[in-house]
Amino acid sequence: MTIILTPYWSNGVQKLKLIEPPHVPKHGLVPPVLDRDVHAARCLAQLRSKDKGLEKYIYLSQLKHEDYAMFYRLCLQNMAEFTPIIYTPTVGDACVNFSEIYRRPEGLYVSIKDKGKIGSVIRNWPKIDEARISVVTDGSRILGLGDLGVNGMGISIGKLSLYVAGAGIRPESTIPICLDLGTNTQRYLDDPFYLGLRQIRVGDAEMTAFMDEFMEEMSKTFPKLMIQFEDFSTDNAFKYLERYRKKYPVFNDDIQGTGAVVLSGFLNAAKLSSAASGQPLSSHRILFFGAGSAGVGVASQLMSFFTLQGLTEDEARRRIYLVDSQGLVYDTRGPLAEHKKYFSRDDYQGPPMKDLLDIIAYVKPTALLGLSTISGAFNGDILDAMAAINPRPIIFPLSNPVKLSECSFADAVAHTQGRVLFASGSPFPEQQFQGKTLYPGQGNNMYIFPGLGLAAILGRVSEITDSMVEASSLGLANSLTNEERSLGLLYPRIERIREISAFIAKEVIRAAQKAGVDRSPDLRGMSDDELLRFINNKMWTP
Ligand SMILES: NC(=O)C1=CN([C@@H]2O[C@H](COP(=O)(O)OP(=O)(O)OC[C@H]3O[C@@H](n4cnc5c(N)ncnc54)[C@H](O)[C@@H]3O)[C@@H](O)[C@H]2O)C=CC1
Ligand SMILES: CC(=O)C(=O)O
Ligand SMILES: [Mg+2]
Repeated sequence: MTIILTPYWSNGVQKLKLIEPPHVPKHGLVPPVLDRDVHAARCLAQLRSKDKGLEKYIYLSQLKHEDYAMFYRLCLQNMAEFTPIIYTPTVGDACVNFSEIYRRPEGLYVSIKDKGKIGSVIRNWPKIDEARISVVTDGSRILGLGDLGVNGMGISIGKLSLYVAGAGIRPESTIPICLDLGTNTQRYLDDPFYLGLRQIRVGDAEMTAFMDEFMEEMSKTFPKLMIQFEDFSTDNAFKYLERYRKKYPVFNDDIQGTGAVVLSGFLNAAKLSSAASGQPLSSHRILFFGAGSAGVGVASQLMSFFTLQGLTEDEARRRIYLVDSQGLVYDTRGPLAEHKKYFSRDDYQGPPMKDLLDIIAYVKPTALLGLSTISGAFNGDILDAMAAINPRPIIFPLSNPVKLSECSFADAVAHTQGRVLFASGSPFPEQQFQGKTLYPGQGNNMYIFPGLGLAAILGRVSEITDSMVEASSLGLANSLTNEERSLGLLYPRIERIREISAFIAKEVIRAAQKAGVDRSPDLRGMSDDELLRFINNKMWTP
C-alpha cells in the first residue's frame, strides 16, 4: 500500500501515524549496491526459503507493507506460486490464526460499539478521495472455516490483493473492512490474543440497524466506491444482498462471483462431457452437494446455462437438485430455509433420502458440485458411481480451503480412469495418467471479481445487475485460448489474469451500458477495441 501508517503506542493502546510517501532514504542510509532486479530475486529466494505456508504468508504481508511495488511485481510474475499463499488455502490458516500472527494494522475495523457514529469512524480512513473498492466481511463464515469473528479481516485483505494483482486496481483505492459484530466461536472469546470484541454476535434486528447505518455512511463518505460482500453467513449473505443491491453498487462474491465462475467452467466442461456422451447440452442434470449461499448462488447462475440452450425457466429449474445436511431437498420434507425453496423438488415424495450414493442412483447426475465444507464427501464410492454413469463425469469439489475439499484431483482421476472434468475451489497439483498430463481447473471466484470490480469502477455503475454478473461469466468462458482448449482446460491459466480481467471488464461494461446503470458516458461511444485499450491503460502496473 502506498499509505504508510506507522503504529505507535499511547496509554497502552495502539495508534497510527500517517507518513506520506514518497519516502526517499538519504544517501548512506541504504546499502551501497541495491539493484532492484537483484533485490526481486533476493525477495523470492527469501520467500522460498520458508517451508511453512503461514510463514510465507507472514513474509509476503511484510513485503507488501514495506515495498508494495515489489510485492505486486513478484506476485504478477509468479501468480501460480503466490495465489495459494496470499489467498486460498493459506489465507484460511492466516485467518484462523490472525490474532496470533498479527503484526500491524491494515484495513478498517467497524464494530457494533461504533453504532450511531459509524460515519466518524469511516472518515478516519486516510485516503478518502481515492477509495474505489472495498471488500467487507463480518467474519461469520470465512471460507468453509466457520465464524472467525474479527480474524476475518484476512479475507478482505487477501481478496483486495487479488484485485490489485489481477485487475490493476490501484492499491491506494482499496479498503479492506471487517465488521466486528461479535463472534459465536468460544475459543476466540476465551483467547487472550483475540483482537475483536469479547461478545457473542448481535441479533438480527441490531445487525440490520447497524448495516443500514454502515451502508449509508459508506455511500456518503465514498461516493465512488463499489462494495463486495464477502463470507457473511448464508442467511445474511442473501438478506443484505437483496436489501442493498438496488440502492448501492454492491455484489456478494460468494453468491454471484461463485455463480459466475462456476457457470463459466461448467459451460466448458459440459461441451466436453456432451461430446463424449452424445447427449445434448440441455439434458445435463446437476446435483449440488451443499445448499448454502455458494451452492444456491451457483445453482441460480447455472439456470442460464439451460435457458441459453432454449429451455424454459421451469425446465431449467428441474435440471437442478440440491442436497443439504438433511439430504435431498424436496417440498414435502418439512420446513425449508427461504433460499432453498426455489430449487426444492416437487417430483419426489418418498421418505427422506440422505445417502449421497442413493441420491446419485436416483438423480443420475452428469455433474456433481460440492459446496458443503465436508472434507472427503466425494469418496471412492461416490466417484465410482459418477464414473459408472458418465463417460466424462463433471466433478467440482468447490469447498475451501484445500483441507475441506470434497475430494482431491488425484482421487478423482484415479476413480474415473482419467475421464473426470474437474474444477476445485482451492488449487490441486496436476496429475500424470497413462503418460498424459491432466490439469485440474480452479473454480474460484478469483477469476471473476477483479474484472467485475474494474468494470464497476471504470463504468461508474450505480448498481451491479444480474446481466453484468452473467457477462463476467460468459467473458471468462470465452477467454480460453485454443492452446488451453487443446489441453482440456476449463479455465484459463491464472498467469493470464490481467488479460482475462480486461476482457471480462469490457464485457461487463457493455452489459452495464445495456442495463443503463453506467455513469461514464464517454465509454459508450468507444468501439470494443478502443474500450479494451482504455481498460488496459487504466490498469495500475507495479
Ligand atoms: N470455489 C469458490 O469460489 C467458493 C467456494 N465456497 C465454498 O463453499 C463452501 C460453502 O459455503 P457457503 O455456501 O457459504 O456455506 P454454508 O455453510 O451456508 O453452506 C454449506 C451447505 O452444505 C450443507 N452441508 C453441511 N454439511 C453437510 C452434509 N454432511 N451433507 C450434506 N450437506 C451438508 C449445509 O446444509 C449447507 O447447505 C465453503 O467451503 C466455501 O469456502 C464459497 C464461495 C466461493
Ligand atoms: C472463495 C471464496 O470466496 C470462499 O471460499 O468463500
Ligand atoms: Mg468467500
